[in-house]
Amino acid sequence: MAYVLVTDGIKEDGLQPLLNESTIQCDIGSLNEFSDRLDQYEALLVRSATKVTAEVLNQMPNLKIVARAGVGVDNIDLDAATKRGVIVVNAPDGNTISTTEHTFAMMASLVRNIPQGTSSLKSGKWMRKDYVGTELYGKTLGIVGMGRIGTELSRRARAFGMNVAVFDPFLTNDRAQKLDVESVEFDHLLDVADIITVHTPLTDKTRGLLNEETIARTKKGVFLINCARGGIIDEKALIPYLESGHIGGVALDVFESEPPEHNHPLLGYDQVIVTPHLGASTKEAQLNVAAQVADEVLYFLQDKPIRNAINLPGFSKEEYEKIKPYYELTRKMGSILSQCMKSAVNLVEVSYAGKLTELDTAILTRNLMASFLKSRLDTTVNEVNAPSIARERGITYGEKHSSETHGYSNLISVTVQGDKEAFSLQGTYIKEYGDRITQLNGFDIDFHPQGHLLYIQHNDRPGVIGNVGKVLGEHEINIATMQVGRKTAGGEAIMMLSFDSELPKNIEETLESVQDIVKVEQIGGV
Ligand SMILES: NC(=O)C1=CN([C@@H]2O[C@H](COP(=O)(O)OP(=O)(O)OC[C@H]3O[C@@H](n4cnc5c(N)ncnc54)[C@H](O)[C@@H]3O)[C@@H](O)[C@H]2O)C=CC1
Ligand SMILES: O=C(O)CCC(=O)C(=O)O
Repeated sequence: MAYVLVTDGIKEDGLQPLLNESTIQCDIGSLNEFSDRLDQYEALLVRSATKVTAEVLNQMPNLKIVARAGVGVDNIDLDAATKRGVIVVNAPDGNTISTTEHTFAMMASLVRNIPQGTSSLKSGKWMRKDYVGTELYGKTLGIVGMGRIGTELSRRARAFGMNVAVFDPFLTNDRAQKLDVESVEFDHLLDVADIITVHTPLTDKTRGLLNEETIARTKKGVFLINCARGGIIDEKALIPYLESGHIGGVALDVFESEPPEHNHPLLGYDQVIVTPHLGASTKEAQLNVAAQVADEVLYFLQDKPIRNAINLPGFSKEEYEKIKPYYELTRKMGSILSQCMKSAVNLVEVSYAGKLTELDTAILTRNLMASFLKSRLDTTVNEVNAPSIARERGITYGEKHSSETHGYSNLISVTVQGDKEAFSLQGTYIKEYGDRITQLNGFDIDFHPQGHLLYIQHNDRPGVIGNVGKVLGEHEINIATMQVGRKTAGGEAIMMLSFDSELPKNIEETLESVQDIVKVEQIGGV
């Protein structure tokens, strides 16, 4: 039974795939309500209220996946999760339309004083002169961040006859042209925009993007909107410009601290309109994001590919199908390398050739590294935390794509380098035969890496193979398969033997005492 905890009122209708699964027990409530059982959960589903801190992660030693029913993952300590090997997934597009529509509604309300008119009329006044608005038609909307929401917003703005100027360092000219928007530098956007709306994540680069200095560059009467993350517009910096009348109005759905204090200075200005982080609060969006994360968690628990991991390279289902056969091969190669090369390693180089060069191989390299490190360490290592663990241990690794296939349709070559020695391995996947190791430390060989293996380095002399068979026979060890390889007659040679069951611990020492045997390594668990 896998235990899953769902918090923050994630819409239950969307959770059906998880709730209907008999091998999963889903608890719905808060971390506090289930504090005595936190150690049992493998998956945690949250919106934004639950703060998944390093401390919470420590209380959940079995946790493998955190799923955020929404876009922003700023309530999750990503570094701590990654270090622990906990996968973090989100629901990237389930609330795009709702948040876009909310932003548009905020913009229309702001320029036409709708909230102010509403409360004034409800308080018994009829103040038509005070609430003269501004048309959107013909105005320039400055969009900072042209991702999913920025893009949807630009389409709606164009439909309203607005000009759209966009700043996003990752926006190509081609895409800008297709979307019929002008791609501009940030300073230019500040100069030309009548309304500025931000749609970036909150990062070190975007924190305080609109601050005292940058707001000073904006047009007099500018309207500012933040339906992304509190802090992208510096709240304090707005005050002098609201006082002076430089800013025409501000619409905020998000705040630096949520909820904002009831005496927050911005709440006192009539030109500031606010909503309590409602961007994604529609029936549709909440159903979408719940269903997206429920599917992801279910897939993960069933060992199927997940698509929206934040701390793993993403790939589609189709890509996963192509990568799957090599996944097992890289796992085995990492394990064999780690066990054959016992000394400290400071460099791992992975090269992919043939069909593999058409694929995104980053996940394979992570998998290989995880398997390599796992055999050496006592902590949880997986594709998520392998890069940070390698870094911590001073191991540099890299991958490249190469044209050297050595006649195979696909080939993975790995070299691990230490201070004094190096070890290399080549492997391929052949549909009819499965995964094969084709070269080991420069020796051509051909074996299926499976079960309990014994790697023997020896001198190519008559009788060595027979002596190995004799020693193993004396220990009643039955050899399943045996492969030999050599570079030159009479020179260095290797043997790779496989067995049906585990070997006695001391068998390496016994074999190393046989004449002409140089080195023996047991390779288990492949
Ligand atoms: N108010 C609400 O309830 C909701 C808020 N959000 C927030 O809205 C924001 C945008 O969401 P999406 O469009 O889905 O994200 P996205 O990831 O699709 O788009 C973000 C865009 O920002 C751009 N960007 C990153 N750094 C930048 C910088 N320094 N300057 C300019 N552009 C930069 C990226 O290139 C990307 O195109 C996020 O912060 C998200 O958390 C999302 C959903 C609901
Ligand atoms: O869960 C929510 O309502 C917040 C949505 C949000 O801010 C996001 O998806 O980034």
